[in-house]
Amino acid sequence: MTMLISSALQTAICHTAFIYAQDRRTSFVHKGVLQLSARARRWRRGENSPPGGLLCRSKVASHHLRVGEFIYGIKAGLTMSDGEVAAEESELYMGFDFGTSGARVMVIDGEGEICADGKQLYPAVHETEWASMWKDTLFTLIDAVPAQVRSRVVAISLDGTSSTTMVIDRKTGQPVTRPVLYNESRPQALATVEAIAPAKHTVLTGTSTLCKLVAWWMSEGSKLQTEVVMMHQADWLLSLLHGKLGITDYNNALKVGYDPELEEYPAWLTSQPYASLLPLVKEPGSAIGLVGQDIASTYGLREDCQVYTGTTDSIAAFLAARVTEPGEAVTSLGSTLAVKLLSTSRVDDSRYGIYSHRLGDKWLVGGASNTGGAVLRQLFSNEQLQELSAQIDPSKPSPLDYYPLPKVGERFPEADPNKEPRLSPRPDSDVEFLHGVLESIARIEGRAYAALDELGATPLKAVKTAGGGAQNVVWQRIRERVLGVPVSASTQTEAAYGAALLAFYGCKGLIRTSQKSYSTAS
Ligand SMILES: Nc1ncnc2c1ncn2[C@@H]1O[C@H](COP(=O)(O)OP(=O)(O)O)[C@@H](O)[C@H]1O
Ligand SMILES: O=C(CO)[C@H](O)[C@H](O)COP(=O)(O)O
Repeated sequence: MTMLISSALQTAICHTAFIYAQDRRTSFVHKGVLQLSARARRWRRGENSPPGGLLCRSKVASHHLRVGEFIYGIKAGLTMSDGEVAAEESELYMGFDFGTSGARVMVIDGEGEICADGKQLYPAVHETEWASMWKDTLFTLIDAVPAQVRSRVVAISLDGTSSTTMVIDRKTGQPVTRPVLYNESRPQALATVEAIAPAKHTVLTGTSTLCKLVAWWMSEGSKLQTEVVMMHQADWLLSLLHGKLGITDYNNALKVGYDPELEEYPAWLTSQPYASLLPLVKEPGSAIGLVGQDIASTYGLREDCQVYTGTTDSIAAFLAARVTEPGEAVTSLGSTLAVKLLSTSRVDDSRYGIYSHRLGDKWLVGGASNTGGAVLRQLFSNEQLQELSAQIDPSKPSPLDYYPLPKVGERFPEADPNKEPRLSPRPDSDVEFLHGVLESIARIEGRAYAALDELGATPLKAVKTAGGGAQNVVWQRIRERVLGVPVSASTQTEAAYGAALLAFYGCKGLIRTSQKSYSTAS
């Protein structure tokens, strides 16, 4: 079964963004800078107004950030008078993306039109504050979506970074230890995990969720008296909305060892002493429960607003790209380089950091390299990337051979925790240096797709690009030359759009491929 995507979803004609004036009394938590979409900046400068509608300026006070004003592009069909929005009761769908450097919210309607869009970079907080910062970011973004939009949301979903692992007190719902992030490794647990898991299994890497759970269990968990449950970043954030702990999706659960084909945890895992910590697994986009009444009333959400299981950020980016043909792929060029190829065959080989996520009755084969935007951010500002990229001739290969990494360690297409970054020799010309970096990242992407092909995945025929790197057209041309297939930017590059689509699909029952996962959580 492929994703059933209503034809109306093929178009998105309206873009809305809200503008925040950052509260200068920023607390240590909210140093986040809220970014404007390019279109909102154009509206701001009066260069063009939203299609078919008026600009509505309203004040939306937020207890975290003073929201200077909200520019609400009104899609055709809504009329405005005196700053009020006509109460057209079309249903809206809200998606959140909690990526590596920031979080984003997008609200769409049943035709794929974006009716609200906002982003907040994560403020620099101590690791013990990560969970509370994510929680504050979630409610700040909800709070900043205008009441007229919030009141029409009927479904919410959310994506987070894969294998970002949390251990939660079942009584309080709060973390009993700090989250362990997607790119952190717990090699001390590898021998224990290797002793129980099958060869080449996805969990056989230090960055797997299972290694993080076992490392915690070995160090303190086995002595804990409190009843706890293991959750992922996406699950825990969603639980803040619906109030049920220990419910996840089979994309987030893959790296703790869940088998999405059998739709169960394997016996080699359920026989472990920590098996009781494993969350209940449902299909992505499955109904979990209604938004809590207190939250619905505080944020003006509908009492019948339903929360749906989420997914990981790179899968949400894949959903946003609306790829439906096997052989088509999405490369997410965010802080990392995550590759997802739609394949009719499943491929898993931890030696190369390759694993398959389930998507309906097909597979998203790929992995995530530590190369990508994080190392670019260390070397260049976004403005430099634009200026220098424009001076590169993408038709000419760079003679420079780097392995760009932000720090020691690589996950895919080599699973090598000791892989050293290689960024020398550095030429005098920054243009040549950037050319070498972009070309070297493209070569890693090429090796990644070649590895999938060698292991039997559906042959690659086209690549769409998501994430911050998708905007770089010169880089697309370099990648096209290196990969040997057409490369383009996804129409929608934001994972938050994919999370909103997941809420829509879940609400409309468009991804029902498993009876097991559709019983509402107890
Ligand atoms: N013009 C550009 N060319 C290539 N990369 C870019 C460009 N502009 C921004 N980026 C990169 O995009 C990354 C941010 O992308 P994003 O998808 O928001 O990341 P994430 O969600 O993983 O934090 C940054 O690391 C930045 O280096
Ligand atoms: O690198 C990441 C951080 O953005 C991705 O979340 C992750 O590693 C990709 O994993 P998955 O394939 O399970 O979505």
